[in-house]
Amino acid sequence: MALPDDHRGLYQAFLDLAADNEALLPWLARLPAQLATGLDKKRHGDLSAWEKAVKKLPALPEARQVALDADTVSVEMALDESQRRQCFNLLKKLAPWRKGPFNLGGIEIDTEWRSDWKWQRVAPHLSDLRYRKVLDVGGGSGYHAWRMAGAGAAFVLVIDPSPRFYWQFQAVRHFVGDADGHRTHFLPVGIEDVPENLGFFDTVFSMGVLYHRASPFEHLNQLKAALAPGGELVLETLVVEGDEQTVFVPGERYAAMPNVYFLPSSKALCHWLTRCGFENVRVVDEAPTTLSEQRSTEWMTYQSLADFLDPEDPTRTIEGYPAPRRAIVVANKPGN
Ligand SMILES: Nc1ncnc2c1ncn2[C@@H]1O[C@H](C[S@+](CC[C@H]([NH3+])C(=O)[O-])CC(=O)[O-])[C@@H](O)[C@H]1O
Repeated sequence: MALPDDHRGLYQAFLDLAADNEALLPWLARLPAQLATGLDKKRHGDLSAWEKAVKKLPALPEARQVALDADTVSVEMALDESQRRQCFNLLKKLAPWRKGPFNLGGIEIDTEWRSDWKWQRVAPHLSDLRYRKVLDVGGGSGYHAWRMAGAGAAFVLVIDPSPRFYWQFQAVRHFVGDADGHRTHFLPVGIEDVPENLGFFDTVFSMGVLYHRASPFEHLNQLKAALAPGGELVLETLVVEGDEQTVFVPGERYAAMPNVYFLPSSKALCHWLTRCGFENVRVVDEAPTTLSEQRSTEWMTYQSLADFLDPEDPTRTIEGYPAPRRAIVVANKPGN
């Protein structure tokens, strides 16, 4: 199957990495089919409109100042008023923008989530990302991936099955240009599409994904299989308060979200990771999600956390469950 031109950068990155590490070859062979399936227009009625919006973004001035290591991922460049208006309107077509913030040519994208706050909680606890090959599972629009590249990672791959996030990532890529040395990539697939026992990545992030998985142990084992021996897992998920044996499974919806399954306590999560064979398992952060971290904005005009909490008691969701609380756990796959 031929590769569309747009994916040449991703394909080249895989080729370069596979030259040093044959483990990547089976995945490389599957890329064309995975891209074709992930971006199949039948997956979402708006997919053509998102693609068109990104392709219509105007050619931008070469001179730009790109900050990937700042709370707002930003690209400063001189745009005239008509270019800025055109970009603004096209970027708006990709809304809702959930993960950010970004500033693209002076256009402030104030996203639903202050994803920079999550990064601030995570970053101090990471092994130095310089020279590392990194996988961000369920990486959304790619905001955290740009931060990972900003922290010096050699190769960052976001996998996320959402085609909207894929096109948001490509829109940001248009502004970033090659300022990241093309170290940051996005593949529109889920964790289940990563070849088994890859043993390749130095750091694997899974943030905001575990509670959406009906089989949490399967997810943890998939993350472990993607890691190189000695590699680092960074796991962020919804938790409840309790001991090593506490786990909460909500009904059909949790804070209005469907497909929420297992919410362990952070102690139970550590126990699970140890049972899966991870070492050096530690909770590095745990805190309730605040209404200033997740809220409706001009770029995400739908309901947000405030609408999903009990108006009389913000420590409860509208379903009467404990309000969202998140933990970050770091662990290692045993070395050779
Ligand atoms: N099978 C799957 N495989 C991989 N990703 C999936 C799968 N199913 C859904 N997703 C993706 O997992 C992401 C979960 S959001 C976390 C974003 C970011 N990480 C954050 O920490 O802000 C949740 C949140 O809002 O916290 C979505 O982008 C889904 O498309």
